[in-house]
Amino acid sequence: MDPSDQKHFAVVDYVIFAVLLAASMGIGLYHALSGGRQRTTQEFLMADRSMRCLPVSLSLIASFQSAVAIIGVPAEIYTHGTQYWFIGCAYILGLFIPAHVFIPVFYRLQVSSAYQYLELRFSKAVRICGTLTFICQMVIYMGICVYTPAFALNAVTGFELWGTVLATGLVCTLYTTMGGLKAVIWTDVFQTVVMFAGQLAVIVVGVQKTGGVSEVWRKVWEGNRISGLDLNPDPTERHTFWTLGVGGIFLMLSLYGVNQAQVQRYLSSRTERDAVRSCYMVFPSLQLALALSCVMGLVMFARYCGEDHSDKRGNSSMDAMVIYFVMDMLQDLPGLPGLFVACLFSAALSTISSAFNSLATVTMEDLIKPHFPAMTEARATQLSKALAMSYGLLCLAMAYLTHLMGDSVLQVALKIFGMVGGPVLGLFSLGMFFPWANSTGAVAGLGAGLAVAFWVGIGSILTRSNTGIRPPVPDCRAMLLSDNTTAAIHTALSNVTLSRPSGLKRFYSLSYMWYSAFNCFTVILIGLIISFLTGPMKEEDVTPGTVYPLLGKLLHFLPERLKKKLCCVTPLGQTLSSQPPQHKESNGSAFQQEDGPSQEETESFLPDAHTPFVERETAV
Ligand SMILES: CC(C)(CO)[C@@H](O)C(=O)NCCC(=O)O
Ligand code: NA
Repeated sequence: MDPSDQKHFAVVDYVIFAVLLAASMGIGLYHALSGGRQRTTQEFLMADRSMRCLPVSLSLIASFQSAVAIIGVPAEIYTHGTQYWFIGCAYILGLFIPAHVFIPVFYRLQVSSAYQYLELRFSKAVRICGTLTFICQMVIYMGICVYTPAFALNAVTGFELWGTVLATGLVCTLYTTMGGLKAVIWTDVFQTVVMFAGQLAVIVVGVQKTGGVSEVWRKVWEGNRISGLDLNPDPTERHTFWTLGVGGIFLMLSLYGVNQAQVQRYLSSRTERDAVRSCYMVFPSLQLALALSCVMGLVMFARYCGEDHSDKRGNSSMDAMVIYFVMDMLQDLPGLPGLFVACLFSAALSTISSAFNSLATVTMEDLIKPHFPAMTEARATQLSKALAMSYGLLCLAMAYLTHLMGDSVLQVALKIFGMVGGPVLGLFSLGMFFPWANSTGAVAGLGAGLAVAFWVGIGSILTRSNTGIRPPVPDCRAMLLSDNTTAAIHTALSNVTLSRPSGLKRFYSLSYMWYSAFNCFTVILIGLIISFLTGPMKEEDVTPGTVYPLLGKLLHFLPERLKKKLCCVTPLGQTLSSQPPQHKESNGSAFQQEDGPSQEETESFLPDAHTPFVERETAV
């Protein structure tokens, strides 16, 4: 970008940005000094299990809504049209299923880490594999989250890139380490509001400057940016209703169903009902977040189509272009550029803080505590704080790795969710819905799932760079370029459509929106095959409460006797009343382990009258 075209901030903009950082630190400090003063892991990692549903729901949105979405979604809409908006359809089942399947299972087992479930259902080995996979996923993702806003701002405003990365990482590490999960959740609330305010400001000013709503609509309509429902069943088509609306459900399940960052929030709720309600409340806010970022992309298109800005856009990425647009709109309105910067960093901070805290939790609960059963609570809390801090520093290192990659940040983030989160979703699904799955099957399934995921994921990167296919240039931009360039682009594009990939290449060109679903099913399939080969689990060997009676629930309306015959549901109350609930698999009793739930917590495993959940399916 031409340096003379760089946008500048006024003092008030810096002040607003500083206020955001100071307020976040303040909330951290407040929670460090109030309540139980973060002296127990129960408070530091689980917020004393006392949260109400409003803060939890805002925090749930904030976890996976980072600057990546704020910048990436408008860039996507600007370049490819509104097709991406159909991902909103996936939010329905993507939140309903976590609310009614995953939350009840995790909440009733009273676990602290989602991976504790894996030990109750399978074995220690499966738990450790799950934890390590999660750590990899979040560490890579965190790097992208810190890097994205810093990079985009640097490209347009000359904000010092590494200074910004360092400031974000350090502020976030500090308040997360001081105030624990309570501080993370309450800063999320504040930051989510700032995030919405910033996006709204850009849209309102942008629409005004472009000549009103009808003018924006006319331009995006004529520029062909309003996409109809694309029902093309081809799984290699990047964005269609099927990839977004159906593939997206699995993406949502991996994030909102089994990701520790979210499970931890459900578990920090006062009651199970609060947890379910907060999951429901995510739906309207997530739709709002999606709508705001899509509309922002449309306004941006209306603004630039028909005007020659190609010299300014130069070779810089579409992501930086979004920031350019924002600064172009807001720079003569004092304070608003600062508000948008605060919006970007709010989005980033709220995601990174969730990542730090959840990473500290799993490292503590799943990797350290089981080996040091005698550790005092004070020592464990100290260690958790040290862990939150070390992940903060690791995150800075990961930001540097992201710096070395390229590609659209949105696509990179969603690919990682699919490649690493998809197999984890498969692992949990295998445990919850398939009583026959055993521990060997689970480990083999996860391994196979990850292997296939990386095979396809890396294959797609390598084949893309070989053929040199680039994302299509927006129509209006092509019109502005000189005739021979336009001709060159047309030839390039028609070559792309003419040569359909075949064989392995076709396999590699699977839409990234299918990654979660595809990898999840690989894990389940391989997991079941290996389980049946090595001797499936028997109903009475499965820890009560770890299997969700899916078929029984789906056929809920049938009379009890018929249901029992058809889908083999044994009401568990009868089988259990005669025996204590015990994990009877040969590798030891889950309830007698050092880090297992305490005696009173164990009560929750016992079936009670209003827990239909304890019915299970028996092997057919
Ligand atoms: C994960 C979804 C699809 C839904 O929450 C959306 O927030 C998104 O596209 N996130 C991208 C990743 C990020 O913003 O960091
Ligand atoms: Na966020």
